[in-house]
Amino acid sequence: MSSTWLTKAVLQFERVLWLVSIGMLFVLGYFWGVLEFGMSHPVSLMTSLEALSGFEFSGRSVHQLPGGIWAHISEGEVGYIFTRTELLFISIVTFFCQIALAIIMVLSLIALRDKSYRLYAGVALYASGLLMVSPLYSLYESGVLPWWELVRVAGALLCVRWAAKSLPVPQTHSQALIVYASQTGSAKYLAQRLHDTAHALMDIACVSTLTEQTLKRYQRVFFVVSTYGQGEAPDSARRFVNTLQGANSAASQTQFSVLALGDRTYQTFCAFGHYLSELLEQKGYQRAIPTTEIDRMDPQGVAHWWQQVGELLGIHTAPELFEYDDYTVMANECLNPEQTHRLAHRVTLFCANARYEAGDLLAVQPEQKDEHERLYSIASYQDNTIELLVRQHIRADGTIGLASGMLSQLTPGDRVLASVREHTTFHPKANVPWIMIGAGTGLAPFISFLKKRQAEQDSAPCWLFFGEQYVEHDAYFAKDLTAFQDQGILTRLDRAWSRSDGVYVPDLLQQSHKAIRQWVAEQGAHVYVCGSREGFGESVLATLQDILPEPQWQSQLHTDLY
Ligand SMILES: Cc1cc2nc3c(=O)[nH]c(=O)nc-3n(C[C@H](O)[C@H](O)[C@H](O)COP(=O)(O)O)c2cc1C
Repeated sequence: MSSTWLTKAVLQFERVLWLVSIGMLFVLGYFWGVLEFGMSHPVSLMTSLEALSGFEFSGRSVHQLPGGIWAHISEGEVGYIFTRTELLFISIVTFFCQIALAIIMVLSLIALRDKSYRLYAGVALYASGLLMVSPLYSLYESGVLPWWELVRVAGALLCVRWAAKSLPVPQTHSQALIVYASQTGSAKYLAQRLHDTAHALMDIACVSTLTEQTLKRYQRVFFVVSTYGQGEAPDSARRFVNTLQGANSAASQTQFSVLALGDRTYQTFCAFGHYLSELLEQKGYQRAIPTTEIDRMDPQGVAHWWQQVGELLGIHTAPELFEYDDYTVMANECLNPEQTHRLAHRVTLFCANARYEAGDLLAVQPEQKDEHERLYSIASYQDNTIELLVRQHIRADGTIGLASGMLSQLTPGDRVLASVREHTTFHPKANVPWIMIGAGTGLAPFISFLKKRQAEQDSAPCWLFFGEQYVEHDAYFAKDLTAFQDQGILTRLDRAWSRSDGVYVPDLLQQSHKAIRQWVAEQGAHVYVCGSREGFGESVLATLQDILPEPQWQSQLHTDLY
């Protein structure tokens, strides 16, 4: 179709016809007496109908009764009765519906000239004609059955729906699309970096907005996806995967490739990336480049895949994938110096560009450039300044972990390369109670959550469960937590000291199961769990599964387990 305004208008026909039908059925409902809105109109007995002013409407006499009431009176029987306001409202709805139908009819007539829009425009013309005459017909003709009108309107709309499938899919300018499916932000970050280097040639989208139609619109689609849980899809990809599973298999021109992000320490390494790749192939899409596995954001693996993408697109730019900002160390305090191992450090960093939300992560680049970055939960809530709770990681052979070793030995004035990673599924929901469950360094995001509550003066209750080994050594952020309690921000604090008291977080959850259930089911509390996956995460989730009702388990539980 030559003119774009007409194309845009035609694509809106179906939506408008639905709105008009709703308007028309509303008006008809009024006339049929289905919709009454509990109005009663007391009418005093009249001596003579002729004395009342009235007019003829489709062969019936309509009279104005005292009190601004309009009634249709036929052979001595009173028909529909409306107040003046109701009559005005009905007239306005009818007027706009009829105007919209008239516009669709005119545009359909113009669109009929174009072959690819002919079927759709023809059906839309028929449907709008039917919708235009149908209510009038049922008013003028007595004895028209309401259900028959409903059948006709529904039939017309179904025909339009069916004909919409014949519409050509609008062409986009870009031939390629990069799609990300991310849980903690790495896949999104990476997709954005890659897109930056080729933005003129490709579009970018989150998998949550992706439909099969969009997929088919592009010549090439590149997926950057992570794997979660036990080899599962990130939350944002679930809807798209369900749609794709239910779709028919049909040969498609669209080529694809999957960059599968994962972590080799999981048995289900990159499982979702592989699953998506096979599913796409099953449904008829063409695999252009083999699925590429990336272990903990290995930059060389990503660069290799991107080079192959570049060859397909005819570009030769080597992207600077990981752009880190320079962070300056402001403070570094050991929180449990009496401990002989498992030292925990509160590290404060400054960067003028740092912007983040409570729940976000900081990716830190170890000193050795070719090493993978490490992710840490942010414990602060003020832009520019980032606080981390870092546990010095001791490997099985007794050596200290690269990133945690580097961070814990920093002194004020030192520099680190780091960059914020958005963690949208762990952003806390405002104005609802929170139950925060953390262990060890998993306390960090909850300090940020509580600071957010403080800054926003949000008075919804907060409950924190925290687990560590020794009450005398490991009560991190104790002063901050006491201050939050004194200010009424932290409503309940339950701590489990496994080595001091032999109590674990799941024991505390079990003891308070009634209150937790009540907070979640009745007060709408959201539950956030952060800490190590093995041991803590698994046991907490198993306990919560017994406590939380099924619907809330899906919608009100958020995890950040590492
Ligand atoms: C709770 C959790 C579960 C994970 N499960 C897997 C897994 O089963 N297989 C895998 O290869 N990687 C797994 N990973 C690693 C992530 O896929 C990897 O860190 C990825 O880079 C994260 O990308 P994202 O930030 O875009 O979500 C898991 C990570 C977390 C935190």
